[in-house]
Order: sequence, then C-alpha cells, then structure tokens
Amino acid sequence: MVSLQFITHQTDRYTCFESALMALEGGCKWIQLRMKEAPCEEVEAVALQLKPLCKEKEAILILDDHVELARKLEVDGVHLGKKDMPIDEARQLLGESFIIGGTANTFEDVVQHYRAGADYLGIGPFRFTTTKKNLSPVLGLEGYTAILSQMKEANIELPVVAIGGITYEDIPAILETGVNGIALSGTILRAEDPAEETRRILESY
Ligand SMILES: Cc1ncc(COP(=O)(O)OP(=O)(O)O)c(N)n1
Ligand SMILES: Cc1ncsc1CCOP(=O)(O)O
Ligand SMILES: [Mg+2]
Repeated sequence: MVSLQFITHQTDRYTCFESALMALEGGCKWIQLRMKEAPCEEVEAVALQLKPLCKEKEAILILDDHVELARKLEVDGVHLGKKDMPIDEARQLLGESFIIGGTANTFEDVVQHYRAGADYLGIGPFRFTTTKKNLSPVLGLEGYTAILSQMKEANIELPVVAIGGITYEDIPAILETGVNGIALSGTILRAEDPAEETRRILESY
C-alpha cells in the first residue's frame, strides 16, 4: 500500500477538520494539519479535536509550521519549510521522538535538511497547484529522478514524499522514480466522495 500523507485544506465544501476526518475515514494513516491562514489558537483547537481521532485510527498527526504547538500538544511531529523554524533548532526543541519533515525543491535543500537531522523530505511541487501560494519551480518526474539519483550518489538515505498537484493517475509514475510516498490534498478534496477517493488510492497502489 502506498504511503500517503494527507494535507488538510479548507475548501468551499469542507473545513480543514472535516477534510482530515474524511481522509481518516478512507484509511489514511498520516495527516498533516495545515491551516495556513489560521491563528495559532485555531490550529490548536483543531489539533486537539483531531489528536484522539488519529490515535483511535492509529494515524500519525503532524502540524505544518507550528513547532511550539506540536511540543505543547504532544502530536507526532511537524513539517517545516524554508520560511519556518530551521530544522536543527526544531530538533533541539522537540528532541528525537518527534517526526520532523523538511521541504526540498533542490538537491541542495536535501543536503541541508539531511545535515540538520530531518526524518523525511517533502519534495515538490510535482506540478502546479493552487493549494499552496508562492510555489517553487515545478519538478515533474525528471526532477524527482535527478534528485533521487543525486541522493543515492551522496549516500543520503531519507524517506522522500512527493507533493504538489498529484492526482490518482500520476501515482504509479511518481513511485517509479523511487520516492517512498506521496502527499495529497486537492485530488482527494475535489472528489465527489473524498473518503472513498482516499480508499481507492490506498487500495490501488
Ligand atoms: C509533505 C510536505 N512537503 C512540503 C510541504 C511544504 O511546506 P512549506 O514549504 O513550509 O510550505 P507550507 O506548507 O508551510 O505552505 C508540506 N507542507 N508538506
Ligand atoms: C503544501 C504543499 N507544498 C508544496 S505543494 C503543496 C500543496 C499540496 O496539495 P495539492 O495536492 O492539492 O497540490
Ligand atoms: Mg511551512
């Protein structure tokens, strides 16, 4: 079964919380609570609601950006990008038991996160997406192939999650490049039944 990280998103139809519930209902075992526009208190309230539900379903819960909150709420980890707290600083604060993911768009980003002690890499975007503003350059399949081959050459062994504009049909070719998992948001939330779409993805790949 493909390793799937679901990225929460608020849409016309769903709140971030509802989006996470549907992914969990569909069998997703890894939720990233990403509430870009929300104040910290709101993220905290949603995370507090989500934490027991993830626990019940044996799903990992990580927060996008909010290191201090992840520590306070004792969720499983955080995902950090270029504009967030540096990974080595987050590691100091969180210790070894928290999962820390780092965003990479180039091999240089990979090396930096590897040295800083990241547990996994979110590499993207695969293609253009409206889920995130200020996107880095699109990588396509070639981008993943190139970065993964540079990682192999440099003996950098870190799980890689592909992200950004990925749809159901893209998944086999992306996995063929050697990535370890995928992160999805829009393709699940645009489906008529997002829980069913999550299940379809997990049962197909
Ligand atoms: C799995 C995964 N990969 C990349 C990102 C992007 O993180 P970041 O660059 O910090 O951008 P924002 O998500 O904070 O807008 C991610 N969240 N998850
Ligand atoms: C958070 C993030 N980082 C790079 S692309 C992206 C959005 C992923 O969502 P979608 O699957 O809808 O493109
Ligand atoms: Mg971020």
